[in-house]
Amino acid sequence: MTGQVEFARMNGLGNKILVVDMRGRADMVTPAAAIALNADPATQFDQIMAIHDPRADGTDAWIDILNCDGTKAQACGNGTRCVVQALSAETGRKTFTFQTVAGILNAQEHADGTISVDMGKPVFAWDRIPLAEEFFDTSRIELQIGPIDAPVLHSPSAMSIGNPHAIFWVDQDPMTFCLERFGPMLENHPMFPEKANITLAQVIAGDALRTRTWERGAGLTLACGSAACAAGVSAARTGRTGRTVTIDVATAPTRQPLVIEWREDDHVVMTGPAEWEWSGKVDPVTGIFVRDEEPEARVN
Ligand SMILES: N[C@H](CCC[C@H](N)C(=O)O)C(=O)O
Repeated sequence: MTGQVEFARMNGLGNKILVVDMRGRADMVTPAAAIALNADPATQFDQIMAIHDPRADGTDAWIDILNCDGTKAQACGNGTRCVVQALSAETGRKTFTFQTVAGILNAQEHADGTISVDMGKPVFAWDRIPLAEEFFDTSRIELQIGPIDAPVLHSPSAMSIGNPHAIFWVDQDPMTFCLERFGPMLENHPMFPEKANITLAQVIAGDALRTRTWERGAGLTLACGSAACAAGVSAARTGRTGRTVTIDVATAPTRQPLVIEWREDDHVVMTGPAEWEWSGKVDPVTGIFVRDEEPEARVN
């Protein structure tokens, strides 16, 4: 198919998101378009959230998620909040049900503009995260980096929230670690056959963490919502915090917190902001785009 579709440049806590409206089309945003859009500083992004027509009764849209290297992601928390805000601005509705490859996501925009997304249930089974080796207990797996007798990072908690995560617990501010050096090694470690998102998490209080993430397929990003979910759940699972945790994402420009609640019914609900920046039109095959000339002022 040819022709341009509407898209919006948005962010979730600084996580750079392009929301692309693919409704009414049968094709998908191509990896080539993603790579071209990421190469232009104006549209450089962490994830594309492509909104497609619904494929199942009771859902509002099918969402396809691409990383900036053109690979697919099964989940993107910050991007999902951006989709909610975009569709809420379009329709006036406040609640939505989305379908992704990882399952059904229910989401809601609140009166204060923050958005909650039910990210589903965490997965702890080693072969479903997936890990390359069998671990009975994935809350602390054998993996370390640095000198063998004095590892810099070790024993992460592993889980999936649709996408794979490893959470390394650190005692110091996560900004003091050289994540740009360790991130690529850990993302591509043989322990993770589908790679993994790598997060450093520091416990600040019984209900608060500070995190910093190296994202699979995107590298160092300013924020990662699914990693915040994984950190919150893993902290509660290992007894480090309670089941409702405020996450200070160390690299997020606004330092607004993400709140992660691991409900008693096992669902993980993430609440936080989303921000619209500008809109335009893009060819989802090539990534060639034009920015709308006079973006309307919009109240988030
Ligand atoms: N930024 C996203 C995560 C993208 C995950 C992606 N990097 C992968 O799993 O490949 C978020 O807010 O959850």
